Amino acid sequence: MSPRLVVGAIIVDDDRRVLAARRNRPAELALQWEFPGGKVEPGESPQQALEREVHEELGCRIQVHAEFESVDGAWPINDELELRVFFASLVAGEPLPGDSHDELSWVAPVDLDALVWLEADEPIARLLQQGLLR
Ligand SMILES: Nc1nc2c([nH]c(=O)n2[C@H]2C[C@H](O)[C@@H](COP(=O)(O)OP(=O)(O)OP(=O)(O)O)O2)c(=O)[nH]1
Repeated sequence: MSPRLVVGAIIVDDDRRVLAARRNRPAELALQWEFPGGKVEPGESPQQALEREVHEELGCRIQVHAEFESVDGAWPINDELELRVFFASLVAGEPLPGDSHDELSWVAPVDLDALVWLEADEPIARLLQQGLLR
């Protein structure tokens, strides 16, 4: 079976800071940082799923822009899941942690590698840091 798709939003503000979200569950992923998002439901495009998940989890609205692709397109998570990430900008509301996160942080590019990211997100954060610092 092909892996289930998870989408994540790289929400960037006018100062090139990136919104990172710290998971509070499940226990093995708690306290690690991720790009807000979640699983794509049947019938949804990745972009629709991302807008829905960010609204459900953070209470704000985003506009989804270009995808940040790995050489293979998606970023592997495990045998069952793969991640696709998209740049995005806030269009309405202020992001606040909901049920899935205990903290949100606007992270300057220089500090991106200081966070403990979910494993699949580590290369993304590293490449973003290099790209956004340029
Ligand atoms: N949202 C998100 N999930 C990620 C990232 N990186 C990464 O490995 N994951 C993993 C963590 C989880 O195992 C899975 C996403 O699951 P989730 O719990 O956020 O999805 P969901 O909101 O749709 O939750 P559910 O329907 O399963 O309850 O993907 C990331 O940057 N963002």
